Amino acid sequence: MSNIIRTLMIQTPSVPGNLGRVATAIGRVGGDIGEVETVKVGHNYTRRSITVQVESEEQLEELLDAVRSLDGITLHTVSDEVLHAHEGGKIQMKSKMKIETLADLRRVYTPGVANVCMAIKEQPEKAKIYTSISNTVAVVTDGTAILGLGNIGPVAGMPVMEGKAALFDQLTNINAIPILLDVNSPEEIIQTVKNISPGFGGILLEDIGSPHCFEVEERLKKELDIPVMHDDQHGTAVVTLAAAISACRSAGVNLKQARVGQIGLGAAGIAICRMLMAYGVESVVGADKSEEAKDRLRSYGGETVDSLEELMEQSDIVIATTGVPGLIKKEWVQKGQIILALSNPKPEIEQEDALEAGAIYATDGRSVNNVLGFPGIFRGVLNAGVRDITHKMLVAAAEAIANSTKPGDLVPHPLNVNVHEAVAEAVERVAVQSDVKKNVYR
Ligand SMILES: NC(=O)C1=CN([C@@H]2O[C@H](COP(=O)(O)OP(=O)(O)OC[C@H]3O[C@@H](n4cnc5c(N)ncnc54)[C@H](O)[C@@H]3O)[C@@H](O)[C@H]2O)C=CC1
Ligand SMILES: CC(=O)C(=O)O
Ligand SMILES: [Mg+2]
Repeated sequence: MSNIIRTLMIQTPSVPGNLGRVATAIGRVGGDIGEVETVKVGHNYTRRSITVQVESEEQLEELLDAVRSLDGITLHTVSDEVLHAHEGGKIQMKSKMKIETLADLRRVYTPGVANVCMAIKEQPEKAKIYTSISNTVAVVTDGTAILGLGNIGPVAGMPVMEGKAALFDQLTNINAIPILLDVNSPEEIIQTVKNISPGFGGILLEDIGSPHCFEVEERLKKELDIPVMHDDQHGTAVVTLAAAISACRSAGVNLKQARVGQIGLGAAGIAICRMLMAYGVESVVGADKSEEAKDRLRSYGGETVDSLEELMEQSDIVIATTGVPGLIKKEWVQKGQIILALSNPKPEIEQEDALEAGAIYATDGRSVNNVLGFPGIFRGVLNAGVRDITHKMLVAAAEAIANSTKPGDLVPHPLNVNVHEAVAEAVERVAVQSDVKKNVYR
């Protein structure tokens, strides 16, 4: 499986209809058109850069041949903008201070810094004031469940971690530092994270596979005095609950009385079921190819079924987080169903296919994505200075997202900073009212 994005520089005669011919040629071979930018409008010809997405190298070749074969149209270049944008990585550590004179040097570094160290030694709470710790989150992975790509190792997962760090910075002004772990056993992960925790105000666990992710998160939440959250579990559950609330509002369905079917009971799936059940959804049914995963859902009070078709037949809302593209067949979709196929980079069913098959709402993991949750959730708990992220805070985050969603949409735009502010405020409000302890500096 692959997901290839390329940018084509295409020249067409400046006569109406030619862009349409290009779009038709791309569409015929199953290419998905993204951005279209007009680079130059000449008297005789127009040049545009068109971003396309395909699933394989073969499909890309077919697409390029289709464009090249169009009369009067020239394909100038084909570039991989995504790879290019990643050259040198996506994040960097920058000094907030200019260090230009010897006086600056002595203030920032030695000997001046020694007094600051001693002030913190005397009163550890002062680390909040005199260091960046309380605004810094570790994004920790062992590389075992990178998106739906599987166990590809922590280094191959680094672009995802850098992406999360870049989003933390841009959306909520939090410093996030990727931490790649070359260990997989829960005990080793727990000990390593505990050992590095003094430098962080929070820990975001990312793309750590199931079932070991459950023990890792549970233990770290208990044993650390800073907030810890496994994003694939709770970040995803928050945004999924928000999408379910919005879909039900628009469809006039009572979410609590709806039957929800969850396909894939790994990190994301189990957390989504737990979140929905705790929210009051009475009927949650799950399916997974692993018996252990189904046992886990039953242990939380959910029902399970063995066949995906059966689950699809029974459910008003279907959510899928298996990492398996195309797993849901069009013929399984029921009229009026709400379908959230959340696997990345490719969903279990494409939105258009689900809608064509009769779903009233359908979306994928690009839209219903934990990016709408994790930045604001951490901003909220860091602002409140609490040591835990509770279920109540997560529900408040989901409601803030649902309340920021335009009628008819399932979720808001992920880059709307007002949404992240609303999530942060909601989480902070619950955090300061709760009896969760303030975090303690050692
Ligand atoms: N949209 C979003 O914000 C998010 C999407 N995801 C996506 O969800 C997917 C799963 O992620 P995790 O839960 O972290 O992984 P995971 O590895 O913990 O869970 C995957 C589960 O799916 C099950 N599964 C795999 N193939 C199956 C099949 N054919 N039928 C039934 N069950 C099957 C596995 O047994 C496992 O329990 C990934 O593609 C990931 O990209 C995860 C987190 C956030
Ligand atoms: C979005 C995300 O965290 C995932 O697909 O794993
Ligand atoms: Mg993830």
